Amino acid sequence: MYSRTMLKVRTLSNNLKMYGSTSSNFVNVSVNDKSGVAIVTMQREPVNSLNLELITQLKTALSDLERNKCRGMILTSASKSVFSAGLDIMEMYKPNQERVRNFWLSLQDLWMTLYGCSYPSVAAINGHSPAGGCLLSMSCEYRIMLPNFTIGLNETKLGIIAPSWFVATMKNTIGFRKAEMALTLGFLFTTEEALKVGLIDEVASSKEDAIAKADKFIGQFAKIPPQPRTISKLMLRSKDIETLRKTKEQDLQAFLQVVNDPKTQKGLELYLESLKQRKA
Ligand SMILES: CCCCCC/C=C\CC(=O)SCCNC(=O)CCNC(=O)[C@H](O)C(C)(C)COP(=O)(O)OP(=O)(O)OC[C@H]1O[C@@H](n2cnc3c(N)ncnc32)[C@H](O)[C@@H]1OP(=O)(O)O
Repeated sequence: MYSRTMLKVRTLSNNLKMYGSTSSNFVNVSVNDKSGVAIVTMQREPVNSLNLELITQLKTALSDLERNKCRGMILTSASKSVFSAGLDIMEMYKPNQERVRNFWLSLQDLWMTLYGCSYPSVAAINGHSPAGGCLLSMSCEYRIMLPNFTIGLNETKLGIIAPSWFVATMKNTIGFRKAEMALTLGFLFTTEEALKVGLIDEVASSKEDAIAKADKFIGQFAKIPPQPRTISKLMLRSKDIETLRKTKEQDLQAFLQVVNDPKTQKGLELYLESLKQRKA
């Protein structure tokens, strides 16, 4: 039912050409010919960590869907156990200054595009979804998750601070009190805990079930005129989007200052080592 050909994702934006990246395709878009609903699949093995190229390709895919007036979008992962491991730590560890700057600006752009898209958006969370993975999920309008995985903004546990727009997105999703608890603890919720706290909306038994539930959620909007729908959504979301739009440069400078701090670099180094040691 989902054809892979209706929408072409441009894999090489000017940014990527500038950095001489390969033309690997980290995002697949397939559109259901009947319903007009798109499935956007992240496919950067092994854990869909968000590097510059994946971020740029996601942003391009979402903007293309906007231009093509898609009826709804389901964001999911090609992995069987990870939705997204969040930001690619390698982008922040001993970074090239021009690339890390572009990385952060692209992430800001992706968030503003996803959070403010006019079409209904659903995250089919078919694996772990920490940090930046949680941000992507929360930026959608509805979340369906498979059992036995974890989701949350765990930044404080890594000794870093989630940016204000990550915090705003969580506050808007689960409310002030629960967001405060979750953010200060760097809490990773199990699927069951996430459902209880309202971080996700439904639990699905399989990826297919999650997609079916997502289709059903999006189907509810078939009888709602699109313009009032979008305006209502943006009445709730545009304040935070505008705040970031106006403070993009300040937010970038704050990120660059933190990322270039030797203490942050040491912390990232230790965290990378700990990730590798988990295997040993
Ligand atoms: C510095 C300024 C900060 C500004 C604010 C930043 C805001 C947001 C920050 C983030 O998003 S930071 C990223 C936070 N992410 C995490 O803490 C998740 C870390 N990963 C995991 O917990 C696990 O990998 C997993 C997602 C639960 C999956 O576990 P699994 O057992 O399936 O896979 P692994 O063996 O652990 O990993 C495979 C492979 O991938 C590497 N890797 C994992 N996560 C990342 C990552 N986020 N970035 C880069 N690389 C990652 C991991 O080291 C393994 O590598 P190899 O050993 O195979 O080389």
